[in-house]
Parts: sequence; C-alpha cells; structure tokens
Amino acid sequence: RKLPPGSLGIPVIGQSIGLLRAMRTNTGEKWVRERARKYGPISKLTLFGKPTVFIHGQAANKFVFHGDGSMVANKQTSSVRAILGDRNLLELGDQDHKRVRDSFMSFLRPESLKQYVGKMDGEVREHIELHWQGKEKVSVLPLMKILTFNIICSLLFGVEERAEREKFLKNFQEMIEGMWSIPVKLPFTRYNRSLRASSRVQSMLKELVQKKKVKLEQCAATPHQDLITCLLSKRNEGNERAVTDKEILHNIMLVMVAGHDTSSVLITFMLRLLSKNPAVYEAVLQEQEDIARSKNSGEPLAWEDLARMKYTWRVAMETLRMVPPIFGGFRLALKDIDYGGYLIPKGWQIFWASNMTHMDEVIFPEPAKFDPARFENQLSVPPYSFIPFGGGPRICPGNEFARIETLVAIHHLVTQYSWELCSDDHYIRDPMPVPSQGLLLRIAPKKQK
Ligand code: HEM
Repeated sequence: RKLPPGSLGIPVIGQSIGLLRAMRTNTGEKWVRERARKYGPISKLTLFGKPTVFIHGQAANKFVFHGDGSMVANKQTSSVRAILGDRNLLELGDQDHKRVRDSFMSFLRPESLKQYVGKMDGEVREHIELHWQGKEKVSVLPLMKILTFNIICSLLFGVEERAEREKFLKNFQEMIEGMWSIPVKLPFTRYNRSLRASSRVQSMLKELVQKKKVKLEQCAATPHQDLITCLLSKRNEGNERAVTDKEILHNIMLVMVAGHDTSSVLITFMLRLLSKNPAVYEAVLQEQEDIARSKNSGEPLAWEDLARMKYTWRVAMETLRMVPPIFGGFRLALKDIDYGGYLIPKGWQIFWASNMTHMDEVIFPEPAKFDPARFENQLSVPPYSFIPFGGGPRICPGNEFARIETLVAIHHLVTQYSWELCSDDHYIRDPMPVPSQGLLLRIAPKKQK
C-alpha cells in the first residue's frame, strides 16, 4: 500500500510554518484548497511536529467525525495537550469520553440551560453599560472576548468577582497564544510562555475547585449552581464521584479555550457581516425590535424569546459557514488505515478543514455570497457539509450555550446601538479569525423606550 501524495518536508516543522503564515495573512483557506487541487482528496504533510494526512470533502468529514473509535482517536497536537492537560474531553476516548461528556451535558443540554437565559442577559447588559455606553468607537473582538469570558466565569465557573475574573483572563490569554505553535521549549518561544501561563491558570483553578468542594460539603452550594459544582456532584452507580479532580481541572481548561474565543469570534463576525449587508441587517433588526417591543422595560430575555429569533440564528449559521471560528482539527490513526486507495499509517495525524465543504460551490452555490436564506430549510443542507461545530459523538457540547449567548448579545447590540465600520475589511487567522483593529466600529446609541 502506498502513502498519499505530497511531501513530509523538514522533520518536526514540515509545512507548519507555511500554514501558519498563510493563516496570518488570511490565505489559510486558499492554502488548503491549493493543496487539495495539487494532490487531490488525500495528501501527506507534517504539521505541528507530526506526520499528517489531510483529507477533505463530505465523505472525509463523515470518516473523521463518525469514524470507528478503534481506528481513529481524537488526539490533539502535542502543544495543545501539554497546555490543556491530558484528561480533557479532546484527549479522552470510548467509555472515559462518554462518562465525562455525559456529566458535561447534564449542565449544557438545552433543558438545563433554559434557566440561565436571564443570567446571560444580565451579563450582556452589564457589559454594554461598562464598555459601550458613552463611547464613540469600540473595537469589537476584544470586547466580545471580555463578554464571553465573563459569561463563562459566571455560568460555568461561578466566579462572580470582577478582580478574580480579570486575574484569570490575563493568564488565560497568555496561555492560548501558543496553542497552535511548534512545540519547542526554549525560553523565548510562544509555546514556552503558554506552558508557564498554563501552570499558573491550573493553580488558580485548583484553588477554585477546592473552595467549591468545601461549599458543597457544607451544603452552601447546589449541584446545579455552575458547571464545576455539577461535575463535582456527579455520582456513578456505586455512588463514587463520576469525574476525577484531574478531569475536572483539565476540562475547565478546555472549556475556557473552547467556549470563549469561538463565540466571541461568531458575534464579532456577525456584526461585521451585518454592517456589510443592509437588507440582512434590516431583517435582523425587525425581528429583534419586535421581541423588544413585547417586553417591559428592563425585563430580561427568556427562553421563549430565543425561539422567536429564527432569522437571526440563520444569520449566525451563515456567518459560521463563511468564517468558521475553528479552521479545522486533528485526529490520530490508531492503526494502519486504508483510505481512498492509500495508507494512513498508525500514529499519524489526520487533519480536517471546515472550509473545504463550507465553500464548495456544489454544496453551497455561490459560496462567497452571504445568504442566510440557505438555512431556511435545514434539511436541504447535505449531511457532513456544514461542520462549524464538528459532528458525531464529539460534536461541540457547547453549541446550545453558544447559540444562547450569541442571540442574547445580538439582541441587545442591534436594539441599543447603530454602527458603521471604521476599520478596513481584512482579517487574519491566529488561528481564530481576527479582523483588522479587532473590528473598529463607530457607534451611536438608539433611543430606548
Ligand atoms: C460559536 C461557538 C463555538 C464553535 C464554532 C465551536 C466549535 C467546536 C468544534 C468544531 C468542536 C469539535 C472539534 C473536533 O471534533 O475536533 C468543538 C468541540 C468542543 N467544544 Fe465547541 N464551539 C463553540 C462554542 C463552545 C462553547 C460555548 C463551549 C463550552 C461551553 C464549547 C465546548 C467544547 C468542548 C468541551 C468540545 C470538545 C467535545 C468533545 O471532544 O467531546 N464550545 N467545538
């Protein structure tokens, strides 16, 4: 059996620098498309220290997301593993993955998130008061990062104090800078700085978990107070803790990363696309103003209001199609695999990239056109082609959480402010999409009823 076409390049480094450079000049999508054009549906390369096979298309997505667990595992690159820890969901397989994920879902499923819509509403209002009111210009992405981090701190970690949140945020931001880096541990590397920040974040989190344990023992906290107390309270059939301390720690690290950068990018790029598409903006505004009119002044949004935001969510889906926060990801071949007539050797990484189907004109005609109507009939979207949240048993467990926070944030922003774009229209990937000047908007408050 032969290896896929392509070159592994220089050992360890391979094509990592080329891909990272392309992403930083916003040609990452072009870089993977070019590779697909040159080598076809499967090719080999070296990414982030490991030999890798890049596969793409609907069938490839199905193979990656629904693959047989004995063939493909969800291993991250060694830098991600070293920074986030080896017992987070991305690293766990089979029964361990199911056990921890089930515990997660008992907090993140829609039926339990329903009750937190009002709390998210409070965080968004407070954010606008602190960071938008009285301003003429705002840089959206950094603000949305603050907002989504605060929402996570409040709902998932139960950290309410501003000073404590800020301490977390500072170390956390340094930690994520080296997540997609070549794992070289020298004093000046991004990777090394991230590792040091990761150990600081872990010590802070250990302290937080310990405090929550004590509160639970003293019955001063309830199991559903936040995600951490929920994970601490989960019991198996033998009445033992279902999730270990280490798993709780490593998964909080994961949630900080997975749930903060992603949603902030979605909200930011929605605002960007709304300002470039006036008809879509008008339709969103009308939907949101109708909802605002049906509420009393100051009354928080509720679960039922979100059900009326159908058009706004289609706009979010179209934003996720065109600018997916997660560029792609990795799996690990657990054994030699025959794929498309080639060998994927045991121990190699498998790399997927969402833009390959999101921008495929056969699946999404005129893919460069921003058209939320594509999602009017979601059944018309072929399976394994719209994958901003991944798919299969590892589909993003935070997708409902992200939907709620996005809709609540957009509701308040479009009903309270009008805006125009001041920065140019460029963005890069680092590896998340970052617009020029963080998306600088000139804003003006609307008259409140
Ligand atoms: C717009 C927002 C978001 C996007 C686009 C997004 C995207 C994704 C994607 C693509 C994956 C799958 C990666 C893979 O299969 O390799 C994933 C997994 C994950 N996401 Fe999200 N995510 C978002 C928000 C969130 C939020 C808010 C949370 C937490 C509350 C979260 C927590 C997670 C976790 C824990 C996993 C790992 C799941 C597993 O391996 O079982 N995400 N996300």
